[in-house]
Amino acid sequence: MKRTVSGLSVIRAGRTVLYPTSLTIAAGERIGVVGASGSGKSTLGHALVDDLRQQGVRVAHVPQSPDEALDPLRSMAFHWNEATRALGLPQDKNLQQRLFKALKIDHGDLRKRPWGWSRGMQQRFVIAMAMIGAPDVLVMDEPTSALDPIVAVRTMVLLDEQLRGSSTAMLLITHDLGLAAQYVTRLLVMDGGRLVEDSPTRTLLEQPQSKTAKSLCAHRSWLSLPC
Ligand SMILES: Nc1ncnc2c1ncn2[C@@H]1O[C@H](COP(=O)(O)OP(=O)(O)OP(=O)(O)O)[C@@H](O)[C@H]1O
Repeated sequence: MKRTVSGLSVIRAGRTVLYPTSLTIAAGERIGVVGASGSGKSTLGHALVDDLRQQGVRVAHVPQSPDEALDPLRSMAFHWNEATRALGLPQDKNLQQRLFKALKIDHGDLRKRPWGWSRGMQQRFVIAMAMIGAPDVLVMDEPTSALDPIVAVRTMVLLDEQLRGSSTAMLLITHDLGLAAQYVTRLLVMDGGRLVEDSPTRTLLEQPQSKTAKSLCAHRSWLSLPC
C-alpha cells in the first residue's frame, strides 16, 4: 500500500525551514534522505511522522541518539513495557526475544537503566522498540551516527535482515552516502529546506542532476566504494 503526504511545510522562528513537499512511499520501500547539515532532513522526517500519524498510519521514529528515546532513570524493561502498552499490544516475550536476538542484544539485562548498557546496545534497543508493532513506516534519523563504525555496520546489517521481506517502509536520514548506497533504493536530496532531487539510488549516484546532488557525489564513487 502506498502512503502519500502532500504539501508538508514547516516555519520556525518566522523562517521557512521546509518548503511545501509532497511524497509517496510504497510498502517496503527503502528511502534515504541526504543533504548538507541544516538542509532540512530532520525537519522533513518529523513533519512526515506527524502527518502520517494523523492519517492513521503506524509510524515509528528512531532518533539520532538513544538519549532522546530513553529516560536515564527508568529500567530498560520499563521502556519496553511502556512502548508495548502505548501501541495497545499485549506483552509478547517471544517477539521481544526474536527482536533482541536479531539485533544481538539478548544478553542485555533489562533490569538495568540505559547507562548499564553500551551506547551501541542502547541504540539497537531503541531500534527493537521501533519494530514492536511492525510499523507501516520506520523513520530513522541517522540511527548509527552515535555508534562506532563496526557496530554501525553490524546494526545496519541486522536491521536490513529484520526488514527484508516485510512491508515496513524505511526512511533513512543520513550523511553517509556509502550507507545509503548499500541500504536504500531511492534517494531524496534536501537543500535549503527544499526537496531538490528524488531518484533511484543508482541513478542519483551515477547521474546526479541537481547542484547539491552533484556536489555530494563529486568526490567518490559511492557505488563501487560504498563504505
Ligand atoms: N526549533 C527550531 N527553531 C528554529 N530553527 C530550527 C529549529 N529546528 C530546526 N531549525 C532550523 O531548520 C533548519 C533545518 O534543520 P534540520 O535539523 O531539519 O536540518 P538537518 O538537515 O537535519 O541538519 P543535520 O544534518 O545537521 O541534522 C536549520 O537551519 C535549523 O537551524
